[in-house]
Amino acid sequence: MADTLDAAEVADRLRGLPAWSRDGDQIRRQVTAPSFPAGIEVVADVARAAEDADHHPDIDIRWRTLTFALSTHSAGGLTGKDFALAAVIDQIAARHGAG
Ligand SMILES: C[C@H](O)[C@H](O)[C@H]1CNC2=NC(N)=NC(=O)C2=N1
Repeated sequence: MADTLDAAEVADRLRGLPAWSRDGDQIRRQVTAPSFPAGIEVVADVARAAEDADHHPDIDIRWRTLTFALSTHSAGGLTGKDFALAAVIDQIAARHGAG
C-alpha cells in the first residue's frame, strides 16, 4: 500500500499542477471540452490511462464540463499515484483542446 503524502508534500506537488486543487482527501480539477463528444473522448482516454495505472478517478460529466477527483482509497488519502494520474489527465485534456 502506498504511503499518504503530508500537507506540505501535497502543496508542493500541487504547485506543479496548477489546474488541480485539494479538497480534503482528494485533488480535483474541472476540464471544459470543446463539445460534448470531445468530452466523452477525454473520458475514454482517461479510462484507458486509469486501467493502465490500476488507479481510477471519480468522474462527473455535465455537458462539456468534466470534473475529475483523485484519491487513493486503499491508502485513505493522497499518494504519488494521484499526482501521476493528474499529470496524465492534464496531457489528455490538452491533446483534446480542452482547458
Ligand atoms: C485491486 C486494485 O489495485 C485496487 O482496487 C485499486 C483500483 N483502483 C483504485 N483507484 C483509486 N483511486 N484508489 C484505489 O485505492 C484503487 N485501488
